[in-house]
Amino acid sequence: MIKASSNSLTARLETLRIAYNKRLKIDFEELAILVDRLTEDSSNAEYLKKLHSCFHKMAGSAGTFGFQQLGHKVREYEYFLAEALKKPQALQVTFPFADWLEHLRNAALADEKCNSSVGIETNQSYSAIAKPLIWLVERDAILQEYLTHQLQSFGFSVKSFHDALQIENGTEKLPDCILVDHHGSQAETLFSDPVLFWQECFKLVDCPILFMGAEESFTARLNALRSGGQGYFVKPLDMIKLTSFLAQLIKPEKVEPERLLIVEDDQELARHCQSYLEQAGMQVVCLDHPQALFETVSNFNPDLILMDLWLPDVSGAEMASLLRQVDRWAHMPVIYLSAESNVHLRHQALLMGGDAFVEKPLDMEFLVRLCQDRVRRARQLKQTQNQDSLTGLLKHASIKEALQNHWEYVQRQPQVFSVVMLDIDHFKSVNDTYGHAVGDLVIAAVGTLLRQRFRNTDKLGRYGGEEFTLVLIDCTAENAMSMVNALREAFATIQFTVNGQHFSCTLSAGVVDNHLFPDDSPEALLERADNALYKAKHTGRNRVCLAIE
Ligand SMILES: Nc1nc2c(ncn2[C@@H]2O[C@H](COP(=O)(O)OP(=O)(O)OP(=O)(O)O)[C@@H](O)[C@H]2O)c(=O)[nH]1
Repeated sequence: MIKASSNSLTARLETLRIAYNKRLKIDFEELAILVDRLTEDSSNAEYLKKLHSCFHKMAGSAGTFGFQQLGHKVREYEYFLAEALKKPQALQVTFPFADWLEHLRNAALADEKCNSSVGIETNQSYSAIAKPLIWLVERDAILQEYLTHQLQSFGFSVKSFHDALQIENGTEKLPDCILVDHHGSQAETLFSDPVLFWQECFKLVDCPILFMGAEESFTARLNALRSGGQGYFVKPLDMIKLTSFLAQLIKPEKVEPERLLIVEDDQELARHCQSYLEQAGMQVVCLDHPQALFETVSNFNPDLILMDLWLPDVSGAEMASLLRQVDRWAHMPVIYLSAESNVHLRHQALLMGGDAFVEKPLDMEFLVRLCQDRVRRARQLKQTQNQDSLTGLLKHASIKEALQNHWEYVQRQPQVFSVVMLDIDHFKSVNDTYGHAVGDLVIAAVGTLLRQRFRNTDKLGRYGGEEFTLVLIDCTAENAMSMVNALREAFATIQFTVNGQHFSCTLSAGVVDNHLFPDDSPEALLERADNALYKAKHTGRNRVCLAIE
């Protein structure tokens, strides 16, 4: 870990926090006036709405600037008021406004004592990589500037708007993603019909839209979804989660064609389905003799099986049941193709392991869409299971499996690939000095950087703790050395900020490729990369070593 002397972003973030503190004092003065008025006239709807609006603003921003207790308390009161405002008769209920104000003041004071912020800054030039452009719509000026800096730290370029109405479709360079506060405009229609407002606002936009807001409610999420949002983030924003989500959204995984297995003894029908599904871009294998089920599933590894319900000597339901007995196929989607009208038999087939029925005669358009949807969902589930939650990279078992699979692939289709083991230097002292949460931020930053710098086809995993494994496809060790060195240099320029203190970290790595050691198994390659990493650690750290023996 290296301490840094000064940096400009930190100074800017600190200035923003001071500005926020000042504003909080003004907000409290405003609250005090409102509370006085409400003490005299507790059911005045206009004052109550104003109070709700003050609470809402505070709830959305307090946590971001380290006022966690204040953020929680004010959100609670905001919720009570919002509920009361929905039912006019409830306005007869008198809330203890003066007590609320005192509790909020106390929470703010307690927060001020232990106020801390964590930020990261990088001086690295992303010149080799085009920075993704985010349009940020945030009405709170301080929060807007703060979010802009944070997003920039993670390698995004940001164009900010104070109100969604400032966006002029067609005149701007289009963004890669829009991040918008769901109250991000003063337009009347936003209050009367938010869904319609956002749909109209972004009707010409074809990039992903992410909403953010202070409310953690079903309605807020549903409105975001109906407004065209691909996600809804609750404030205070978890910047690691948000930037990780953004990085994946903007640079989606390369979509592999869906792999479908059709188990059907009517060969004509099977070929008919096959040609439709292949036309839609899927890879299809047909199987008409049930005995070869395990072998075919093992070799082809389908995403989904379309299974005839009645096959010679065996039923489709029995086949599904047999698949479910094998752990790795227990969750493979199985759809029956059937004209069976006996309800009891259909239920039985579903209980034995099938997921759905598609009626014969088949509606091919429906079948294509159903297959696409089921495969997408099955892959999403698999990805979630395989993904490390902190970094968004593959988990330990999954990166090892990815290495094994790729190694097997190159036995059939010879190609060079590199294996890299990478480790953060002196990471223990980051935890010891700044705490585990800050350590997590550093680990997450490596994850984000890795995803930005390597190809979608490369396999990137968190091997464990602060150690990472990369499988770089079609890449010699020489190329891997230069890419990992560039990554190492970029990482060293990132400045982490905690409570006004700054530090940076370095990485060490070991690299090997399969051409250097053609007889090596995947485990042996991993071990060689690990030995090279060990060498890098023992020759001074902050370096990349090649496995040569
Ligand atoms: N914050 C955080 N720390 C972790 C996590 N997993 C492991 N660690 C810590 O990472 C540290 C790793 O320390 P060491 O293996 O001694 O290595 P190091 O301090 O990085 O030293 P060198 O690798 O020799 O440069 C330990 O203190 C672990 O507790 C995690 O998920 N989050």
